[in-house]
Amino acid sequence: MNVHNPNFLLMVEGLTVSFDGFKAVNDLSFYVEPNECRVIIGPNGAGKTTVLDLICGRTKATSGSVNFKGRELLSMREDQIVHAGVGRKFQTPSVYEDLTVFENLELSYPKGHSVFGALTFRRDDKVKTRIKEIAETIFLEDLLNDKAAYLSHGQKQWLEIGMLLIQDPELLMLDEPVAGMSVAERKKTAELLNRIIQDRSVIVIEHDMGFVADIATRVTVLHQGKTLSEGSMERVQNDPKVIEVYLGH
Ligand SMILES: Nc1ncnc2c1ncn2[C@@H]1O[C@H](COP(=O)(O)OP(=O)(O)OP(=O)(O)O)[C@@H](O)[C@H]1O
Repeated sequence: MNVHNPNFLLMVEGLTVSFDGFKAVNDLSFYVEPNECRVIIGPNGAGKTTVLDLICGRTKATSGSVNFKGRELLSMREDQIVHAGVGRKFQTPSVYEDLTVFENLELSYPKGHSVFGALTFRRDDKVKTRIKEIAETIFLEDLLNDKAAYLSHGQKQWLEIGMLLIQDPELLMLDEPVAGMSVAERKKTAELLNRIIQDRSVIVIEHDMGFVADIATRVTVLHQGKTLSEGSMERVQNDPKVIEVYLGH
């Protein structure tokens, strides 16, 4: 039986996955507070993406526990985990290129139970208002009627974040959201993340240390599937173990 500790939105404990005997994630524990932006950094192959795959149910864990608001995610299917309030964005944007920004957001609006007659109008109005709010948050309010195909790479990334935000997840997980973005787009993405953690927690995998400094509440450094160091950006940057792994001495 999982108990919800209100100090933490997410409690990862003893998380392990073994691929043919190789432990890509090895007895990993970490705790994410509400309204926290946790950044996971680490060398290639450290297990960062696999951690997100385990939390969202894409990869099945060998052992451990992932407790989200008192619910054990490891025994749930991917769609149940989304429904429980966990959104996940993968590295490459997957928006519908032939649809407009508005239509992409509309498609992602959570489908409720069937709605009839006059209620349909009220619901449509509510959906439109919500889409406009989200479009403002992701800097695309002036492009609602443009096809996604015409957006820049960065704008597509924002649109995909918007498609997750419209489902109002309490935990949002992003895999390298600023890869391929311009400096100006990176700054705006940091602004976006700092704004959205007012209402939720975010876990981000990132390599760009300037961006990490702009967004992180706390940083977890992963190495060989385990936590090498954890804490503020300043703390992990000055941790001799981290310096050793990154400089390879
Ligand atoms: N399905 C799988 N089967 C076998 N091995 C896997 C599988 N998924 C990941 N691995 C291995 O697990 C290790 C961790 O991979 P992962 O992609 O999580 O690392 P990462 O820290 O995200 O790396 P990068 O920064 O390069 O994206 C790697 O050695 C990878 O080859």
